[in-house]
Amino acid sequence: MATTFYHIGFGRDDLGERAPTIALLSGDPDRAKLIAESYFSDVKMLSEHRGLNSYLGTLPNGRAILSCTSGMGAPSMSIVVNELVQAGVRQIIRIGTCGSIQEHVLPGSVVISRAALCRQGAANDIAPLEYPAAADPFLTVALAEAAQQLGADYHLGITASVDTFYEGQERSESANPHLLRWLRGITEEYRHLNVLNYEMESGTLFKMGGVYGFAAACVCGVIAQRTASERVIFEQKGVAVEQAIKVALRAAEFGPQ
Ligand SMILES: O=P(O)(O)O[C@H]1O[C@H](CO)[C@@H](O)[C@H]1O
Ligand SMILES: O=c1cc[nH]c(=O)[nH]1
Repeated sequence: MATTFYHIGFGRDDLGERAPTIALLSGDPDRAKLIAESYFSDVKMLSEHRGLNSYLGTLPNGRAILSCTSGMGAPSMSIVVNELVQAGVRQIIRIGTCGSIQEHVLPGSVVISRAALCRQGAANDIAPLEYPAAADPFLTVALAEAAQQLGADYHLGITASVDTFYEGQERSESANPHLLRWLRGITEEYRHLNVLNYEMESGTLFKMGGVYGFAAACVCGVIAQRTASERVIFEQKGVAVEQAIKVALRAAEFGPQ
């Protein structure tokens, strides 16, 4: 009997004879759609159930590929990734957005995560706290090589992957008037620990890769500069996301298969 996975809204049987083994995973459903419509050929919409938009397509070299949506945060991402792996996916590249916490990591650039400081509750349901949140080395090198070949402004390093956009990333300009004491000063502490950026999915994704046995990697466009302000810099978002997409697509095409 054909299985349609409950959340992603499709199953192996929807993927055809040359079922893809790689998925590009965006937090934002519009990004997943844009990637498929702008960069894939033979695009097929698989599902837009719950806003978890997923598309099947082909890269210029003929490789079958998925562009899927994780939603925001590790709990939603973990559900999508679990079902994608059940559907046969063996490589996942997260294409995200992030906030820089280093002076030299500028808005518009991209960060490729080689590992994550994982401060995420969902990850604790999957592996012990001390389990490494390490990206797949081969896919990560492929991202770095792609960035270099494209002449992208990129940084390779450690990402802080946390559960909340406001409190967890030490934002005080929010509805919450009381930032917990243990979070006050945490961004500066991470800066001194050579963490490059904040985002909200890679840590759990990397642990899932280790436990489930798939290759996980992450490239994020920088859309906030937390050394200067808490705000998202909309003027830099287009270029940041475009660079991240192009880097991921090149790695998917020319990296490990
Ligand atoms: O742009 P996406 O992929 O959603 O990634 C980042 O943006 C969201 C927060 O604004 C979080 O999901 C964070 O990880
Ligand atoms: O500052 C930011 C920007 C995007 N995504 C995040 O998680 N943080």
